[in-house]
Amino acid sequence: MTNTVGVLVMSYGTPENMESIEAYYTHIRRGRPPEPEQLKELTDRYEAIVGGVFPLRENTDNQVKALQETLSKDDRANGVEFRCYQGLKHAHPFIEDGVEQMAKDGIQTAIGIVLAPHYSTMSVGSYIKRAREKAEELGIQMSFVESYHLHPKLILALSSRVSAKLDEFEEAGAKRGDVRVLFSAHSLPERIVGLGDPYPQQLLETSEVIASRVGISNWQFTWQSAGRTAEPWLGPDILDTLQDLSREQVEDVLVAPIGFVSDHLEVLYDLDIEAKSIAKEIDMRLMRIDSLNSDPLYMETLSDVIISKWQQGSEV
Ligand SMILES: CC1=C(CCC(=O)O)c2cc3nc(cc4[nH]c(cc5[nH]c(cc1n2)c(C)c5CCC(=O)O)c(CCC(=O)O)c4C)C(CCC(=O)O)=C3C
Ligand SMILES: [Fe+2]
Repeated sequence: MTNTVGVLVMSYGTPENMESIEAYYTHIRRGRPPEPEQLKELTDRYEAIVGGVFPLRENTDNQVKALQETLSKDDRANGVEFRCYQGLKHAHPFIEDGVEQMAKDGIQTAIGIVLAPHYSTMSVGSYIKRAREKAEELGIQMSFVESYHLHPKLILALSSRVSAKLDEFEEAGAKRGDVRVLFSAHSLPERIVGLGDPYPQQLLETSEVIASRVGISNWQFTWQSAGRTAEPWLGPDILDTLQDLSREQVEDVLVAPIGFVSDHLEVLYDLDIEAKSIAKEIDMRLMRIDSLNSDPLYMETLSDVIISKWQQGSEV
């Protein structure tokens, strides 16, 4: 058993079926059930994406499986068996369930990682807090990867996607340099800035490095998918950005949602349905880069940072 290291792979989670949307939403709202209109609105959004399926579940399952295979092939793992467990923030199996399963399997040492490259106390930080508390309770020695937003393989995977879509714009008759590239990520409440949170800065760093690698200067960063709460969220929101760009006579826009690694609601609805319908109204050509999902370069990014983290821990 001493040579087995647990890997807790954490992700946001999505409902299991239409009936469990309410429980899921209630969990996101820390136990407060949503108002009927809010529930209907979220249900409608799920129904609008590919006929009411929940793609994030399959995508996360596939990512965990692909990561397991990648870790098993990694030469640097020599003699150590990394065993992946899934832990979701708002759905089954919950983060705590994943840690418990590791304990049942006799795991004594584990690494935790979140399927989101950028650190924020409100996102990745809260996943880590929950996993750490459970691991302490069960006596598992656990350390965590906090971010990997500049990993060369992640940057390469994202840059190739941006390049590929710029090629498509060119084939469709646009001038490459005229395409405005919008890097985007999930907004968070504005108060994180006052708390010195690294999230906005890390997102800008990823954007800058991709832009320089692809050789583009016509780009900007914008937020998306802000929560529906009373407090102010980080802006500008992508829907406002599109309106601003239209006033600037920008006709071609490529969105690169670098804060997300899978196809799910925030990409398939917020960008592919909502943002694209605004773009259509204002006569703008809008495309989006493909999501990473189980791209081997993304899997190698995860495998690399997990093994480095484990090596740091075993040197002491
Ligand atoms: C930073 C961040 C990420 C990226 C990093 C990460 O991946 O962790 C992310 C991803 C996701 N967010 C998702 C879905 C939702 N997020 C909501 C609400 C919220 N998100 C927040 C933050 C984030 N969310 C916050 C601060 C709230 C307010 C409530 C709270 O303080 O927690 C709501 C409630 C309704 C609404 O506001 O829209 C839903 C339905 C899905 C799954 C979609 C699917 O099922 O396919 C994914 C991948
Ligand atoms: Fe969210």
